[in-house]
Amino acid sequence: MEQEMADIEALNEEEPEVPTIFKKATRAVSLKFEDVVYKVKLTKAGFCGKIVKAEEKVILKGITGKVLPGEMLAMLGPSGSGKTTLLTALGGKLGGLLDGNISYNGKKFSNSMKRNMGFVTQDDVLYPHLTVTETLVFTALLRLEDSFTTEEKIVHAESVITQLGLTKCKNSIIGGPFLRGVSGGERKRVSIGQEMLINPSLLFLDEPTSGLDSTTAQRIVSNLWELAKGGRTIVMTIHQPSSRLFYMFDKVLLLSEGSPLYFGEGSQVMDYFSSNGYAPAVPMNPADFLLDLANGM
Ligand SMILES: Nc1ncnc2c1ncn2[C@@H]1O[C@H](COP(=O)(O)OP(=O)(O)OP(=O)(O)O)[C@@H](O)[C@H]1O
Repeated sequence: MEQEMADIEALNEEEPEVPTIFKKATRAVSLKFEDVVYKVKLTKAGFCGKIVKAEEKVILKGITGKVLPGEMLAMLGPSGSGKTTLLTALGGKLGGLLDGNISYNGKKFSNSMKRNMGFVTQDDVLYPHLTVTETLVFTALLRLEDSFTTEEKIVHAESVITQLGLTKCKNSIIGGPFLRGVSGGERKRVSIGQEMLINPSLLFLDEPTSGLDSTTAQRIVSNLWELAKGGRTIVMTIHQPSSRLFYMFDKVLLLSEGSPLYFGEGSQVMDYFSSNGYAPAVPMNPADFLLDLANGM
């Protein structure tokens, strides 16, 4: 018995310490956006491809909001309402006819802010033949600064695997359409992990739960909630979160055809609409109710 206890103690002592990467955000970011307007020029080609008409389409029609460190913002709205366009604009990735003010700790977008940001796109771009560990170690070797040794970079990658609950599949290949690999939820967590390696204080995610069952979606949003509570600012688009997911969001932005219908505390949204005469006739998931409203139903 004594020997057993000594072995357990020895094991605990050998447990490697989780690197600082997941402990706290190092450079907290307050994101503020005011009256964001985005337009595109649509051209119509006539005979022989000659442009006969160019018209302007307004995609974002004056959107304002603020997200603080420790908060998670969900952008909701029907398909085509402008969620991805706004996310891309906030992530500093949208050029062209963009108006309004977007600031990060009161400053404009800069390269140093870019290095403090992560962006997880809807379509994960991963190598199908690499395993989860190989993918994250490869990314760590490429993206972490040279001030880290190779061993430290590998420890970071392993820590991301543990923190995102990928230990069980760490030796499985990613896979693709013709190659069976990890599940959709695991794949999404690998994509999030790739961004987490640089420990960004501001993280954008486009539809991180799309195509996943509600338990897997819950797990991913819980991971993101934990990251937010470490002082990070998290902004995501999401289609139809379940009720329990919905209440994890500190702030909600509801869009309809590029216009904001609501921006504020997630916990206040139902009261806001019911005080304006819009309340569901039967108890329902707030996200479904908001989507019905944004669809004009
Ligand atoms: N560069 C562009 N040229 C023309 N139309 C555009 C352009 N960018 C976006 N749009 C249009 O703007 C609208 C909003 O697109 P966006 O992708 O932001 O919507 P979304 O809310 O993210 O939709 P989904 O939920 O289906 O992903 C759509 O009607 C889209 O076709």
